[in-house]
Formats: sequence, structure tokens, C-alpha cells
Amino acid sequence: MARKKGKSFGQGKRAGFQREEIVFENEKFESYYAVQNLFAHKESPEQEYKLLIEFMKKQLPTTFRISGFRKHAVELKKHFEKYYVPDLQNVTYEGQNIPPPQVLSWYPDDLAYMIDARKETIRKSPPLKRLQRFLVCETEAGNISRQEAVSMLPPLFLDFEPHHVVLDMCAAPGSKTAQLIEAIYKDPKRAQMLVHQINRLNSPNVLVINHDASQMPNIYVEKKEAADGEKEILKFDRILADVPCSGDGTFRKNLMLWKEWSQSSALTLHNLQLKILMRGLQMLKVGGVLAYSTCSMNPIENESVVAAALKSCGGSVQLLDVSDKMPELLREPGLCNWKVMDEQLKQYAEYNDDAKAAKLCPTMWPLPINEMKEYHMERCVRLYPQLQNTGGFFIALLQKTEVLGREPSTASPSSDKKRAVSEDSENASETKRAKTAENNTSLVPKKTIAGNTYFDEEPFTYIKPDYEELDKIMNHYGIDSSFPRDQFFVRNQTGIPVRSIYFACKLFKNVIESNINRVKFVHGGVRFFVKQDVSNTLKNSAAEIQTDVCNFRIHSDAVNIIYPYLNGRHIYDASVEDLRTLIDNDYPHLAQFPENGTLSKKFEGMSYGCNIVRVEASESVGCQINMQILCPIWRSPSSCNLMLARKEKENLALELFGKLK
Ligand SMILES: C[S@@+](CC[C@H](N)C(=O)[O-])C[C@H]1O[C@@H](n2cnc3c(N)ncnc32)[C@H](O)[C@@H]1O
Repeated sequence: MARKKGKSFGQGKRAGFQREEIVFENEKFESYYAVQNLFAHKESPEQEYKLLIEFMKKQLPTTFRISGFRKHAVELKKHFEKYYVPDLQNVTYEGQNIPPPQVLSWYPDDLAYMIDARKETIRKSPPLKRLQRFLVCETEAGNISRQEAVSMLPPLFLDFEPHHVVLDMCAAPGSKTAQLIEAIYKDPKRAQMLVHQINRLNSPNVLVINHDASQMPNIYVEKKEAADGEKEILKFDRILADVPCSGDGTFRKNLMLWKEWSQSSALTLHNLQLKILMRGLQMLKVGGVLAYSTCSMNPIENESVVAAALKSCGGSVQLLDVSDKMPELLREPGLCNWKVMDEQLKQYAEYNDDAKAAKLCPTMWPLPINEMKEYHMERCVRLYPQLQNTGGFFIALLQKTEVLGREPSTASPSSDKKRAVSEDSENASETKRAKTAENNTSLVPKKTIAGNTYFDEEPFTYIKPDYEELDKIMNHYGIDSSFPRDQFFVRNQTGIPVRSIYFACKLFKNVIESNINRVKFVHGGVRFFVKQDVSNTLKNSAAEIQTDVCNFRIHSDAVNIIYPYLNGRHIYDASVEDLRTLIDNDYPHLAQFPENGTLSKKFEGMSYGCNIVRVEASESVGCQINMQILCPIWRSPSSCNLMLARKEKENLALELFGKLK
């Protein structure tokens, strides 16, 4: 599901918890991990383990990445380094030195930072307060993402290209999804389309569905150039399976884990994790890559899941060697051996009746060492807190080399009763998946109208490209005929625009129309045109003006996408001072605009209703950021108003003028 805009730049979900109240000990955790021999490959494994425990007790630095699209991100970085970093050089708080923000060396383009201070310190220390305000505002605008350093890694390892079709299987709350979307725009040509204050999940290239990832339905698409609407299963170039896990890599953030950790959540989650991974591998294209990740250090949730999947796939999937990716990133290899224990931490050498009674699964044990070597389990990536002052994390990159279906080559405890998974079994399992979906009440279709059964979400219905109202809108704004008008849809049953008209990329039309009643779509595309009450605007207008007011305005999320296709009739250059007037005032009267500005001279010829202002912001005209800004305005007979949400205005004011509105 989508990350919610406006997440505060504060402590995570354990916000109310005081560090001072915590006893930094958990006997079960230490007993469990002491025998796992995590650092057997090191010169002094015990010393390293001690260091791990020591770092787990330290406060976690604050990390964030500048997350907007490429061009804006680079500008925002310059802005941050010029207007904030110099004030953060010699900060002390309660007698302690707070080091200045440090770039995360492994993060591309130096766009991520670490501040070795607790969030409470950032909130309370006067010199850091200005920084805090900047971080909060930019986080709300979606331009900065406060994210655990290690959690930024899976999308980076996935090496996602703009043309890839990508599936994020466990997307909620969505910070990695946002990273994936940003990667679409690393192509400089597409960067021109970038939206300034975009809600990143409102990209035309994102479709959110709501299904249990382990039972994800096949997604059908019409075959290219098929005559009679013949369909095929959509396979993905890249898949992220950032699965639910026990989270014991997050001890430094979720302090309650010191009190609550037990082995039971890893034991309960193992099966679900394996099912999600297997389903992901089925949905992957041959040649495609899947990143399996957890924020746990437990081999039961990590290597055992990966090894069981590799075994099941019988040679059709391999672990990728990613040692050359992000060379500055310190990491440790995956494990080939570990101990399996029940909730009481009793060890089991193998799967037997006792183990079964203790609810252990055969796939939890390591495979024989020769198989582990054959699978190159050392290629899994383990991140520990002591390596670079982060949380703990696990990532494995799996590439599908051929269609699934070959039998496993040798038997092992984990495969005794299992058959190799096959691609062909996907259709057979479809019925089972559908049944499970039906049993899950939240996914039960709620209504059937005109042959369309929908879940409790409003349906996505495409607007007929020759629909008259759409024609009027396109003509009014002078939108070039090359703009794909068959990709507009509404969220109602009728296909007639009532409130908003949305736009999504070409593939989604195919996906949505080929999977009606099968897949629960919950969000997709960009809000493009929004119905506007024009009665006030028309009240005092001359008759000739009235014919030229369009009752659908261009939404701010759409402006940068549509901009290259506009004939210019509704685009007006404005000065920075004009923009300041628009930001500082709601519904400013025309007389309020500066006489020496640009806009006041244009009002006379400007048509009523929605228009777009274009402002070249740069330091030479007194701004703190260099970039072209495009915003929708609404021109009424006596006023002209910026059509941005309050938060968007605040963010613009902070970036341009270094102050909140
Ligand atoms: C590790 S978190 C994912 C974090 C996310 N990738 C991000 O970066 O913001 C795992 C998520 O999976 C969700 N989840 C749990 N069971 C699931 C299932 N069966 N199918 C899909 N998602 C599931 C959880 O609610 C949780 O939000």
C-alpha cells in the first residue's frame, strides 16, 4: 500500500518510549545468537559477536535520503548543503558534540545522509531546530524520506531500469516503493516530466493492488498483436519481496524488542516468507531478478528460506554475486550453517516427530554443506549494526535463469516430501489462490453491476477516447493530439467523469481491463483533471468569456506531465514576486500583484478558470533553489489563486525563500 504523505520526521512507532527506561538485555536473544556462529568466517568470531551486541545497544543515528526525482533531488541537495550544513559544524547539546551530517558513501550521487544524533536531540537542540523544520517540511512534501540506512539497499541492488515492469510484493508502508518509482526517472529525457511537489505514488506508472503476497493472483495482459484478445500472464523484470519478519535487526530503533524478543515470531513467519518468495519467483520473467530482504538477522527467516526456494526451483534460479555493487558498503556473507531451535530454544538436529510437534518445518534446516556451497549461499548479503553504525539487514538477489519446473537434483531433509515447484503449476494453483481470496472476507467481491464484479473499491473505468467532454477539455487546454487520450479513467462504474479524471501508463489499461473481477486494484495513476465549480467565476463574466471557462481544472500532480504537450495558450510566465504573492495570500485580489511583476500585465488577456504559471527560480533572482516551477492557478474576475494544497505551498516557500509560508 501507499506510503502516506505527511509522515512525521519523528521517532518511529515506539515514539513514547524513553531510552532511559530500557534494560539493554535479552537473555533469550543472546543465547539464541551465541550458538549461531554468525561470524565463523572471521578471525575473531567472538570479538565480532561482542561488537554486534555492543552496537545493538547504541542509539541509532538519524538517516534520510533526498528522495525526489533526479533533477529536483540534486537541487535540493545543493540547497541543503548551502543553507543548512554550514550551521551544523560545531553543534553541542548537553555537553556532547553533534557531528555534522555525513554523506552515506555507498548511496548513489551522495543523496543520503546520516546525523549521529537522537531524534529527540534534533528536536530539542536550538541549532538543530531549523534543520528539523526543513526535514519535516520536505518529508511531508515527499522530497525527503527518513529511512533506516540499510532499508534503502534492496531497491539499489535491484538495478532497476526505466523500462522494467516491477512488482513490490510487500509494499506497505511504501518507502522502498517510492525508491523504485524514483528510479523510473533516472532517464534524463523523462526527467523533464518531473513533478515538483509530487506525491510520489501518484506516478502514472504505479498501480497498487491489495492481495496476500503468498497468494498473489496471476495478472493477465492481452498478448501483443494477438488477433482475438488472447491473454498471457504478465511476468515481471524485477520483484522486491521485502517480507514481514521478526525485525530483530531493528533493536536500535524498536527498543521494545529488548523486552519482547523471542524466537517464536521467526518460527511463525518462516512458512509465509517461503511462500511469498516462491510466488515471487513464479511471477518473475526468465532473466529477471528478485530481491528477497528482511530486517532480521535470523537464519530461519533468511538463508533457510532462500536455500529452500533454490532447492525447490531445481537449478532454474540462482543467487547473484553482488560483491561488485556499492563497493563502499561493508557487508558479511550469508551463512551455510545454523542451529534450529524451538520457542524454548531447545535445539533439534533434524526434522523428526519431536520437531514436528514443536511446529518446526523441514525447510528450516540448512541443506548439506555441498549443496549450500553449490548454491553459493555466501552471496547473500548480511548487514550488521557494527559494520557502519546501522540496523541489521539481510538481502539475497535471485535470478531466474529458466522457466521453473526441473526436479531437484539431490534429496535433502528439506525436500523429502516436496516436489519441485513448476511454472505450469501456476495455473493449477490459480483456483486455490482464488479460493483463498474468497475465504478472506476483506477480498470478497461486494457488488455485481452489469457483469462487472468489484471488490469494495470504486472500479477503474476507462473513458472512451471520443467522449465529448474529454474532447472539450483537450481542446480547451490546447493539448497536443499526440497525448494518449485512451489512457484516461475514472473511479466509478459508468466511465463518465463526475469528480476526477485520472491518467495512467499504457500497460495499466491492458492490466486493468484484462483482470476485472480478479485483482483488487486500490490505487493507480495520477489525478489529472478535477471538476471545479465555476459558478462564482462566471457570475460577473462577460458572455464571450463564459464560453471559454472549462469546468475541469488541471491538477497540480499532472502539470509537469502535460506541460510538454500544451500549446502555450494557458501558460503564463510569472516573476518570483508574483509567485510570492500567490504563496502568501489565499485568493489574492488582482490589485495585490506587484506592478513591476510579470503577471499583472497579463491578467487582461488571461482566460478565466485554470491556467499555468511558469517561474524560473534561481539564486540570481533571490531564490534559494534553481529550477523551473510550474503551478496551476485559477483566474477569477477579481482574484487569482494558486491551486496547491497548503502543505505544497509551505514546501515551495521554504525551498524558494527559506521560510515557511
Ligand atoms: C518489511 S515490511 C515492508 C516494508 C516496505 N517494503 C517499505 O519499505 O516500506 C513487510 C510488510 O508486509 C506486510 N505483509 C504482511 N503479511 C503480508 C502478506 N501476506 N502479503 C503482503 N504483505 C504482507 C506487512 O504489513 C508489512 O507492512
